Amino acid sequence: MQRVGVLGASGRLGAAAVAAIAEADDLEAVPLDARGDLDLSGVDVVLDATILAASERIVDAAVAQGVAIVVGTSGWSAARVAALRDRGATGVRIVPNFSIGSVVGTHLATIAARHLGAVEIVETHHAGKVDAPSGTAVRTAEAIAAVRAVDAPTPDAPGRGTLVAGIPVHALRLPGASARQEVVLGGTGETLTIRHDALGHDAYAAGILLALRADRPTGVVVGLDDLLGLA
Ligand SMILES: NC(=O)C1=CN([C@@H]2O[C@H](COP(=O)(O)OP(=O)(O)OC[C@H]3O[C@@H](n4cnc5c(N)ncnc54)[C@H](OP(=O)(O)O)[C@@H]3O)[C@@H](O)[C@H]2O)C=CC1
Ligand SMILES: O=C(O)C1=N[C@H](C(=O)O)C[C@H](O)C1
Repeated sequence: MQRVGVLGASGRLGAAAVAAIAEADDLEAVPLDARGDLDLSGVDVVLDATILAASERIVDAAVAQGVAIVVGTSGWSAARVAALRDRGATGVRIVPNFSIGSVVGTHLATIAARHLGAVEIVETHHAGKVDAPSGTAVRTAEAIAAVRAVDAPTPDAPGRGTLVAGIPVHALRLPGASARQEVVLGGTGETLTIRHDALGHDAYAAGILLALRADRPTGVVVGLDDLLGLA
C-alpha cells in the first residue's frame, strides 16, 4: 500500500484525487496541511493540488526530504521547470493536465503545428479558476513553439490575447463552464481545430492514478506523455 500525501485536499482537484485514491486498492490518501510545516516522513509520494506560490514551497520540501512528488498545480512554466532542474531537483513529475484526452490533444496539436504554422489557443474554464492562462494552455503553447516549423506572424496587439511562447492564448472564465481547450490552426483556405473538454473532475482520475503509480522520476518530468507512449 502506497501512502499518498495530498496537499490541497479541500479543493476541487484535491478532492477528486482523494476520491480516485479511495477507489484504488494499492493507494491510501493522507490529507496534509499545505500551510503548515511540511513533514513528509509518513508518506511515500506527494500529490500537490494547491496554488503556485504554495506549490513551489511544497516541491522544494519534497525534493529536500527525498519524497517523490506529482504536481497538478498550474503555473509551472518552462522557465520555472528549467530553474527547478538547475537547482538539481529530482523525483518530480509536473502534470499540467491529468486528463488523458487533454494529453493526447496537446500531442496532436504539436503534430498539426509542424504543418500549419498559424496557431491560437482558446481556453474556457469555470468562473472559480483563479489563474489565467490555464497551465494546459501554457504547456500546449510551449510544446507547439518547440516544434513548429512554419513561423507565423505574432499578433502582439491589444485585444489579441496573451502571448505565450509567441502563441496568442485567449482565456474565458464563465459560470456553467468546466474546462475546455481549443487549439485553432490556420493554413491556406483551411482551419483545423483540436478541442478537448473535461466535463467534470472525474476526467482527472485516470491520469492522477497513472502518475502516482509510475516509478519515481529521475530529475523533473513534465506531463504524462512518457507514460502514455507519446514521448
Ligand atoms: N493538472 C490538472 O489536471 C488540473 C490542475 N488543476 C490546478 O490545480 C490547482 C487547484 O485547482 P482547484 O482544486 O480547482 O482549486 P481550489 O481553489 O478548489 O483549491 C485550492 C486548494 O489549495 C489550497 N490553498 C489555497 N491557497 C493556499 C496557500 N496559500 N497555501 C497552501 N494551500 C493553499 C486550498 O486550501 P483552502 O481550502 O484551505 O484554502 C485548496 O485546498 C490549480 O492550479 C488548477 O489550475 C485543476 C484541475 C486539473
Ligand atoms: O483549474 C482548473 O479547473 C484546471 N486547471 C488546469 C489548467 O490550468 O490547465 C487543468 C484543467 O484545465 C482544469
